[in-house]
Amino acid sequence: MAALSTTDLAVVALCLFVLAIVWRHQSRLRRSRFPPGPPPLPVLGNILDIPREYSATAYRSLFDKYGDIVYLDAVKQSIIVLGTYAAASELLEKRSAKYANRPSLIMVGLIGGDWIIPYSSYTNVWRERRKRFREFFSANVIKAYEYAQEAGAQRLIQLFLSAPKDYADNVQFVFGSTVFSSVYGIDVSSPTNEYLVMADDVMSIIKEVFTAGRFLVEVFPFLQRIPAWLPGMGFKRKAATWGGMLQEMRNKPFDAAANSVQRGESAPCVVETVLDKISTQPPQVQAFEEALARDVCGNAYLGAIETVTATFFTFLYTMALYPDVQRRAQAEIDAVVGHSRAPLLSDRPALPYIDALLNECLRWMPTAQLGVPHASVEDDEYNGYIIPKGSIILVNVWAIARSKEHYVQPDRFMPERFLTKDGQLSKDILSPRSYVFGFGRRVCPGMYFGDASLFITIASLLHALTIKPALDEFGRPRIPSVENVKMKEGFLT
Ligand code: HEM
Repeated sequence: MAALSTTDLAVVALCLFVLAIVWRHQSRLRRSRFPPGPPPLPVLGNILDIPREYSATAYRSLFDKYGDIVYLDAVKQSIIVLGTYAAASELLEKRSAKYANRPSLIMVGLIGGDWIIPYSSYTNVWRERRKRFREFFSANVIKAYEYAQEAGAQRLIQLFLSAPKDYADNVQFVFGSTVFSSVYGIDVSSPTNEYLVMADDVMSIIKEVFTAGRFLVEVFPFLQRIPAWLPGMGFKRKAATWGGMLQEMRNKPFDAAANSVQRGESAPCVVETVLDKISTQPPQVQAFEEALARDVCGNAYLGAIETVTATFFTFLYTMALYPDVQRRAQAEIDAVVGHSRAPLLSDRPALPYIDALLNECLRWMPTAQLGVPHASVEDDEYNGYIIPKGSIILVNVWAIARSKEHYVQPDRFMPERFLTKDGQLSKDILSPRSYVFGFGRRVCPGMYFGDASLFITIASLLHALTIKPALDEFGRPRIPSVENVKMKEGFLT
């Protein structure tokens, strides 16, 4: 082969130089069509502009400056924050297929956590799991678990009376035990129950895995190929232990429930329904369906516990803060339910003010204030802006909930905003249910279950008790002011 002459080399070098200039120019041109946002710093991009705390409120100042769709460059990772319902529903709802992915994390793979639906990528197996989840928790199917939700509400009243100081722990315990009864038919009678402890441990693992900057391997993926026994590879050893804990949580309660079903001792629950349904199918289909059912059941507690508990804390807080709202809600329950029995979920159509109250709790302090991040699967264009493939999409749910475009005096807690003049639920006001549960193909599949649990617990508590603020040593009400109530890591503190 003939050697390249100096002229040839010069021509190649010139071509490469021209290509580099064209490429740079084109990427600048493309960048100029990304949505507006704060100017990036060299190397760091917009890392310093990404709020660390109380992000939803902090992002609002970016919207004031740059408009309702903001672009941030998190060093090779585009982040798009949507600040209006119109933008969120156009992209995540109407163009759902383009935005149904999630940002991927290496640690999720290392702990074998792909079956955790909220964090799994947009794959065929995710579709199968999600399909089953929606089937097991559809508005119709969950009627079979109303008994567990009603019993849970009564249990919470007893616990509030017997241990008022432990109210926060007991709220979490009761909602958790309702999930376990409905899903596995298991009566979890104490917060130290092994299944509850197991599920809470897994919840902590998930939070740690999703803490930004917690694991270096997310920034330097080659670390996953280094042997676990070498120094600095603690994350690999941790991942192995955590993986075992995740599997235990997925399988142990399911096995216990399946045994009860076999003995004919199970209460109505998801596991009973599934095993009954698949019992007539061929063995290989049974094995496939059972594996999916294990995944779905394992997801229920993880999806439910913090969202439902945090919404309920908003309810407790606002009742102590707004006694007039509480009195009006109690009057409605007294008129419909009376004093000879406890409220039931079947009373719901006759209790529009309680529905409006739950709506207002969901709106006034949404639990997932920036939603759960979506990721785009291809390039898209919105209002003339390019949204590059692989972008992380956040929705500022809090900004939507507090927007003057949708609500009169949005900062005020006013359940009646959701009612017509004759006291029925209005269809003309944007329901928080159309954004606090997320969007499109990723919308929360547990929303009917969570909603029913919250409704019956709120109605039952108001029927039996009156919520008042605690008193300080001088007998004055001790309650944090509205300005001091903030959401930390997404939940009310
Ligand atoms: C007040 C109650 C609840 C709220 C506010 C809530 C909110 C959310 C939100 C914002 C998402 C992300 C949606 C998106 O990415 O667009 C989500 C996803 C999810 N939720 Fe809920 N949720 C609640 C209750 C529940 C309950 C009770 C369960 C289980 C029984 C549950 C299970 C899930 C699951 C499995 C996902 C993942 C969906 C996916 O990624 O495909 N949630 N939820």
